[in-house]
Amino acid sequence: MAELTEELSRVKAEESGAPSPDVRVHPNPEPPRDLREGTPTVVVDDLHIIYRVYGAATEAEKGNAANALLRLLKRQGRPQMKEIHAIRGVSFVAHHGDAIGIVGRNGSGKSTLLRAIAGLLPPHSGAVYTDGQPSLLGVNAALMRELTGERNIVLGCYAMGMNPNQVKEKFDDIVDFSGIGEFVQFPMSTYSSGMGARLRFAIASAKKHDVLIIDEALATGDREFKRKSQERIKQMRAEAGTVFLVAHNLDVIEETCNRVIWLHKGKIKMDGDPQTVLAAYNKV
Ligand SMILES: Nc1ncnc2c1ncn2[C@@H]1O[C@H](COP(=O)(O)OP(=O)(O)OP(=O)(O)O)[C@@H](O)[C@H]1O
Repeated sequence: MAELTEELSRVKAEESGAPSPDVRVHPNPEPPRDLREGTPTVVVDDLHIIYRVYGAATEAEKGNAANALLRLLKRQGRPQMKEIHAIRGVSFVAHHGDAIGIVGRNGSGKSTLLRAIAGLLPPHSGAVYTDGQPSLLGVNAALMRELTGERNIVLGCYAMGMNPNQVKEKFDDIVDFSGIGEFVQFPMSTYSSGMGARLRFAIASAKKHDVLIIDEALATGDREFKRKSQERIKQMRAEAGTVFLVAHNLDVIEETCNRVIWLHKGKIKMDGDPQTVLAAYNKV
C-alpha cells in the first residue's frame, strides 16, 4: 500500500511538471555534437573473418557436370570445403568526425572489413563494437531496378527511418544532387551504372549517419559528381558522423579523409595520416 501511494505521488509530481525525488534529471542527456567529436564510434577488436566455400581442392575434383554426375552415382559427398581467411586479426578505433580511407590491393580484404563493420558478416573471432547504426553504401546497395527513381527515393528514405514529411523535404534535394533529371520518372533498369550509383549516393547521404560506410560509390560518376560527393562527405564529417571510404582512386581518399588504413592480405600494414600512408603505399 505504501509503495502504491509512493508511486501515485511520483506520477502526480511528474504530471504537475515537478521532478520526482527519485528521478535523476539530466539537463543534457545527449552531449552536444562538438563534445562528441573525438569520442569512439567504432571499435574493431582482433577481428578475424573466414569465408567457407565449397570448392574443388584438386584438379580432378573441379566442378563440371560430368564430375558432379559421377559423384552422385558414386554417392560421394560434395567436394572439399575451403576456408578463405580474409581478415586476420584487425584492430583499430574510429572516432566521431573521422573520415577513414581504406586502401589495399585487390583481395586485401577492404570490402570484407567494411561489411563486417556494417554488421553484415559475422566475425569468426574478435568483435566489432559500434556506437549508432552503421549504414553501408555500396555499389550494390539495394534499390529496385524495376521501380522508378521516384519510388526508389521514397522507399530508400523510409528504409533509412525518415517519416513522410522528411521524405517530402528531402526529395527535390536528392533529385538535384543525383543529377538524373527527368530520368527520375523512369525505371532504374533504364539507368546507366553511373546514374544508378549517383542516385544511391544521393539517397544515402540525404540523412545524417552515425557511421557511413562507402564502398567504391564514388568510382562511377563524372568529375562534377565526384567533386559534389566529396563536398558532401566533408559535410557529413563535420556533422560528427564517422565515414569509412573505399575507393581505388587515391586522390579521392587523400582529399576526403583525415586517416588512412592500409590493408595487406587481411592485416593492417599501416594506419595513419593520408600523406604518410599513401606515400608508403605508392612505393610498393
Ligand atoms: N563472398 C565471398 N566468398 C568467398 N570468398 C570471398 C568472398 N568475398 C571475398 N572473398 C575473398 O576474401 C578475400 C578478400 O576479398 P575482398 O573483396 O574483401 O577484398 P578487396 O580488398 O575488397 O578486393 P577488391 O579491391 O578487388 O574489391 C579475397 O581472397 C576474396 O577472394
